[in-house]
Amino acid sequence: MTTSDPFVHVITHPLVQHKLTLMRRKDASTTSFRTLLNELAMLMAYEVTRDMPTQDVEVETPLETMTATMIDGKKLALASILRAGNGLLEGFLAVVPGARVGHIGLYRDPATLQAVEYYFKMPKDMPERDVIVVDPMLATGHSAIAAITRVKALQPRSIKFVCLLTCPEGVKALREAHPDVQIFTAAIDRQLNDHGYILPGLGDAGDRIFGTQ
Ligand SMILES: O=P(O)(O)OC[C@H]1O[C@H](OP(=O)(O)OP(=O)(O)O)[C@H](O)[C@@H]1O
Ligand SMILES: O=c1cc[nH]c(=O)[nH]1
Ligand SMILES: [Mg+2]
Repeated sequence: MTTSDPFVHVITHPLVQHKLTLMRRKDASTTSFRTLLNELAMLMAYEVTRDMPTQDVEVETPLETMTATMIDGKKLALASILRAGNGLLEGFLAVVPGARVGHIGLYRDPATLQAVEYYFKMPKDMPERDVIVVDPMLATGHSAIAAITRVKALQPRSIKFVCLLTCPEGVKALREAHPDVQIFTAAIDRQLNDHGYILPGLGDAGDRIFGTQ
């Protein structure tokens, strides 16, 4: 599914779509699921950081001195929604190694599907930072909304949300709760089922990354 909402970015690059398809296969091993997620994270990080701040620096080439461009990576904070968000961290950090990293521990109550917080730790100096919140799945939206609400209270410069997969229900909920937050995803699937799982989806991301099924 595509969208005309300028705050929702579906990354349609063929490499992203190919790797996502491999991850959806129910017989993908834990090793290959994790490897593909890592590769996808790098590709998505490239898209998400397209407008990140840069600075001019002096550099001496073997021939002369010039003014050149570098990113201001230290002003970026990644916020991983545990557990599954950690599956995206390595790939993001490969692309922006200077980023600081926060963790937001949330699990979905299986009965109510509400997000329950068990941990929260973010870097210092948040008002000086742009934040990218990462979680492979945006389903009901409860986890992302709760995480972003907590991050927003620290007044960062900006917040983006990156997931691998979402559905119309999750996009709508997050857009309504946090209309200022841009959403980046590789796909918007058809719908949620009665247990809050994305259809067709890829199953339980946390269990597939960590082999805990
Ligand atoms: O949009 P929602 O309906 O809130 O669902 C999405 C959340 O569900 C999964 O986490 P889960 O609670 O299974 O925890 P885990 O990452 O520790 O497996 C997933 O990683 C998201 O955080
Ligand atoms: O489909 C889903 C929904 C929530 N969390 C997952 O890991 N998968
Ligand atoms: Mg899970």
